[in-house]
Amino acid sequence: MLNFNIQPVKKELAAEINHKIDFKTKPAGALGDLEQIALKVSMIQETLSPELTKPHLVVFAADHGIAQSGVSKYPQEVTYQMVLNFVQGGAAINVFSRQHGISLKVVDAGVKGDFNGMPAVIDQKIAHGTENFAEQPAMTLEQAELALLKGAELVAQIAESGCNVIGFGEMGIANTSSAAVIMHKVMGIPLDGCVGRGTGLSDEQLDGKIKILQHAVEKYTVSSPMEVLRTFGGFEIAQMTGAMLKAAEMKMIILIDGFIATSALLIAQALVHEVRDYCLFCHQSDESGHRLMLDYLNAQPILKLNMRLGEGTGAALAYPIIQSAVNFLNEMASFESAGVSNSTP
Ligand SMILES: Cc1cc2ncn([C@H]3O[C@H](COP(=O)(O)O)[C@@H](O)[C@H]3O)c2cc1C
Ligand SMILES: O=C(O)c1cccnc1
Repeated sequence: MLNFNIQPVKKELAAEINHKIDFKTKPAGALGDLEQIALKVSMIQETLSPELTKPHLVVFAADHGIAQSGVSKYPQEVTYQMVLNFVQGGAAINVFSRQHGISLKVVDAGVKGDFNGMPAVIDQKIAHGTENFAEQPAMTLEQAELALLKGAELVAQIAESGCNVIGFGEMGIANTSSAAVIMHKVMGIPLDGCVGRGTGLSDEQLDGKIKILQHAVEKYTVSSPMEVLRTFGGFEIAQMTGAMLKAAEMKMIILIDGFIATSALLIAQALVHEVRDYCLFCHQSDESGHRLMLDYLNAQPILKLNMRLGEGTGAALAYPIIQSAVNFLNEMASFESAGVSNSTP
């Protein structure tokens, strides 16, 4: 099993950073959540003058055997087609990444079709999709471990290029089913509170999805995070988990997107608790279980735009807000330097 050496974020600098924030030329607390974001980024980077360099977003794509049980509104082929769309620049995540100067990388973590050496698709394929966990475990333990490793190695490589802020997105038809079951197993709450409409199931279809997943879950008695991941996960979820753990080990700022990315974090946190310290929660998804996941993680999302897309879109949209938080801390005048009197702090 891979070992990740993640240091807890040190709290020692917090008083000094808060002093810097409080002495900016504004009423105390007036920059609201931006102040919390600035504090967090500063603590992760252990500096009073944080910097965001070479932001990246990595989209991991993979197919899911459970799609064959009819749990998604869309056919499995859409995963492959969307990867082509990502490399052609036409998906929502392309638009938002371009807009905010974020480098986008697209990874084949286990899509059913082949991309035949297309240079824009990073080949980290574990297999041509997972098995259907309604019948057998989605993957072997070896495959799950290899997926963690591949996700981690890619992040190490990206960090070497000078990146210190990284978000993760995913594409994989039926992956809200994997994410919901992971949530159920890790958080220990009833499955029906974890399962949502995904790509837009009707009430009747949602009932069917819950029944299929309930039946599948009853087949197994797994509890360790790696067993949960390999039994119900997907190759993109597993690679995101490894990627998050590596990013935390390298003290990068991790941008957490929606329901599926957060399910990867649930596994990552169960493996190494300190990974949570490095995360900024970018958007609360409309997928019904996401609010409960965020509560479990004691997380405040930066945005709530009623999106339910994934791909890392929430992370890309929150990025300029995080930039603004860093910029106010670095560029605003302070009462101390501006000669303006300040009675509050
Ligand atoms: C065209 C299209 C683009 C997407 N981009 C992200 N997803 C999202 O929807 C899927 C999960 O929902 P479910 O579990 O219901 O299949 C994932 O691929 C997710 O990233 C998409 C889905 C579709 C159809
Ligand atoms: O929040 C997400 O990540 C999400 C929700 C629904 C469908 N796809 C992704």
